[in-house]
Amino acid sequence: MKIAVPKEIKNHEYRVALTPTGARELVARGHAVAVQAGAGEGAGFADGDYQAAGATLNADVEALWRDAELILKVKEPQPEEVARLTRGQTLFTYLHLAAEETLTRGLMQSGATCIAYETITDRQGGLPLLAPMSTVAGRMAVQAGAHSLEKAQGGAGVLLPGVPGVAPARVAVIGGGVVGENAARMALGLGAEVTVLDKSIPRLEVLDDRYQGRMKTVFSTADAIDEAVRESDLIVGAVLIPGAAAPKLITRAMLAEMKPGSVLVDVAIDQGGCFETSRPTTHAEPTYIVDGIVHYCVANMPGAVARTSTQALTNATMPFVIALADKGWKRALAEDPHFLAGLNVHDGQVAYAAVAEAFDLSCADPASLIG
Ligand SMILES: NC(=O)C1=CN([C@@H]2O[C@H](COP(=O)(O)OP(=O)(O)OC[C@H]3O[C@@H](n4cnc5c(N)ncnc54)[C@H](O)[C@@H]3O)[C@@H](O)[C@H]2O)C=CC1
Ligand SMILES: CC(=O)C(=O)O
Ligand SMILES: [Mg+2]
Repeated sequence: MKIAVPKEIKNHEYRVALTPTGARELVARGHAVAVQAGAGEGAGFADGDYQAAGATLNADVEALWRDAELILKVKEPQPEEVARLTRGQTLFTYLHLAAEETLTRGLMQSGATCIAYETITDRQGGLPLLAPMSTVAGRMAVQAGAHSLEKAQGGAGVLLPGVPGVAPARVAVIGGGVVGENAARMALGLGAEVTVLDKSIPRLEVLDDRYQGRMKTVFSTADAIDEAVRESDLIVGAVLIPGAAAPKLITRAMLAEMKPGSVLVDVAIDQGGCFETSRPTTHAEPTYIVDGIVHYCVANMPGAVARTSTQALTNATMPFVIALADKGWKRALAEDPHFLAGLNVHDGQVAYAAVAEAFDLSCADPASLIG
């Protein structure tokens, strides 16, 4: 199969969808891998490393896309990339479509088959291609929050661990999944007082057991969120309803209840964000202030630690990439219902219910598309 790996073009996105190690595996299986010149640079992989792995380099981005059967990316395609996609091609990347109507319609118009990393499932009920980046983003969320609490960033001037004689900061994490657990773990490690809110009792049980009561676990209700809003110095938004737009759990009116200079880190921003006042920001300008509250809403947080993230992401994507390349999308998805859950758009139709619902579109039955 002809496989293309373009250089990512989103703001400060330094990850790449395939490492030279991955390229070598695909080439060994008889596939032709074309990598855009410079694609791996930001993650520390030189063009020569890809050539040594048997990939070809292509500096002509239009030709790279045109000649490909399978396109591997990290972030959702930007408008100029959507324009390059054509019917018959398969795109494998993060898509987050429920937050992006224009992108959804653009992908439908392209006629291409678009498979999203973030909706692929596993036997344990997890999201195996979202989890590695959620681990990174969860860990980064507390770094970003701690920095945002500094006065120079508009924060209240609070140090997360406090010092002897001065109480530590209070951190609330809404959503105790992969992002939430990793954020809570970092905040605990820094000495903050940590509360995790989740709607899933089994998930709260896991956290309670794993951390032996060192973090408070609270069932997520409107009252519990009100309390977190009043008491926290830093709130991390980490909820997810797979594939769907995030619920707005903190409204603008609630910001008035927060301590001035408190910080909201909305990791769920890639699904539209879970705070009413969230809007996507970039690593170039990660924060803004609304009603005295600092907001950090970077939609591609792991891109900033591209070396770690690229390795973690490609470790997880590689078996799926190999299946797509060896079998073609239809057979690869037909043989694995968890992989089939990644199908979001095919030949002009949305094939993921939560995305169709978000935009009032009809939804094709994915099983009927692979028959
Ligand atoms: N901004 C960025 O760079 C990145 C963003 N993300 C995003 O972070 C979000 C969280 O991802 P994961 O932790 O992997 O998901 P997950 O599925 O592991 O965890 C989500 C948790 O939210 C809980 N939840 C759902 N509704 C809730 C509510 N109303 N109140 C409290 N909890 C609620 C669920 O029970 C679940 O435990 C996703 O939107 C994901 O796309 C992930 C990686 C990078
Ligand atoms: C999950 C995601 O959107 C990211 O890693 O950028
Ligand atoms: Mg995004």
